[in-house]
Amino acid sequence: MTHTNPNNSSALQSKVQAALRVEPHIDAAAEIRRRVDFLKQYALKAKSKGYVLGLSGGQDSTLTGKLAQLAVNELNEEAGEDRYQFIAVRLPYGVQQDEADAQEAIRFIGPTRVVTIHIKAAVDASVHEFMQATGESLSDFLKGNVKARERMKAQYDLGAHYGLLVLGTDHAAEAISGFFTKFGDGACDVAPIYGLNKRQGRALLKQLGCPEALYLKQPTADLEDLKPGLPDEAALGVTYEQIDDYLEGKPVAPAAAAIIERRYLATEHKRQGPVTVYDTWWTE
Ligand SMILES: Nc1ncnc2c1ncn2[C@@H]1O[C@H](COP(=O)(O)OP(=O)(O)OC[C@H]2O[C@@H]([n+]3cccc(C(=O)O)c3)[C@H](O)[C@@H]2O)[C@@H](O)[C@H]1O
Ligand SMILES: Nc1ncnc2c1ncn2[C@@H]1O[C@H](COP(=O)(O)OP(=O)(O)OP(=O)(O)O)[C@@H](O)[C@H]1O
Ligand SMILES: [Mg+2]
Repeated sequence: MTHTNPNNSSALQSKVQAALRVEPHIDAAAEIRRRVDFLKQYALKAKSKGYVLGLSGGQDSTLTGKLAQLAVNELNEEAGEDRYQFIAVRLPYGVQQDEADAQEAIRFIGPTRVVTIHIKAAVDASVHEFMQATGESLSDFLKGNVKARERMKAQYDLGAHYGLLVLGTDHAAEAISGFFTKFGDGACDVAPIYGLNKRQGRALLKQLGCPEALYLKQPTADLEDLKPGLPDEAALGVTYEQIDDYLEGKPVAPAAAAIIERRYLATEHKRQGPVTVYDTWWTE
């Protein structure tokens, strides 16, 4: 028996799909061209010298980084000199279990420059000062958000110092559940893969000739000391296949649709700017 989501044609599913800009069918080559052109045009308009992004070895930063490097290469060719750069920054907390994937992503992208900033000392200092000040310990989960915000700070330091804009990896399959740290990995200047779902991101990487292992690997936020490499799908309680289907307007099992919709509605504050007296979205 096929279980279909009673909401699959619901107003909410259509509203989410439209709000997050998901197209059920894409042409991978055309999407790559469009997003590389966007990165080129925006760098020129902002008078920026290029882009910086944290590379984890995961799918999203591999795709975003590759698009950025392609944009920078074309800008340099058109300028007739090496005026623009893409800095890929490694931001490990201690030793990263999938460091080999990060190195493979770097080989695939060929960044202008690779920098490593270790975040452990800063994160541990923050957590320690919190305990000194309050007499209480931050949970392992909240410490995960400290890591994401420390990574954000390091990328903004590099961006400000070298005249680069900070890239983010937000996309529809992440935005829908608010599965990012507010003002951590959620903070950026430009979000080149916005509007794509997870399988569309994979299709772009395949088109770009990325090693299969990098786009078939299990997505992980990898933020918790006590749950290293925790798959996003285990944390979310739904699979990316289900999220992607939902975003493409396809039928989804009712239990999965309910989880997705509950998360979407609870995290609207993460997809908006800070709430002000002029906002009404929270009253709806
Ligand atoms: N209604 C509301 N209106 C306005 N603001 C509201 C609010 N409710 C909470 N907030 C604020 O938001 C804060 C909670 O948001 P936040 O700090 O983001 O924390 P939170 O959403 O609780 O946690 C972040 C989640 O994203 C996941 N994550 C993070 C980073 C990367 C990735 C990845 O996939 O790579 C995943 C992480 O595993 C965790 O499940 C609250 O402390 C409060 O300040
Ligand atoms: N260890 C790390 N080193 C550098 N950047 C990181 C690291 N961990 C996370 N980031 C940054 O935070 C972003 C959010 O992480 P997220 O897990 O959503 O993406 P990803 O790791 O690129 O892909 P995936 O979702 O497939 O794991 C990354 O895209 C990257 O820019
Ligand atoms: Mg990851």
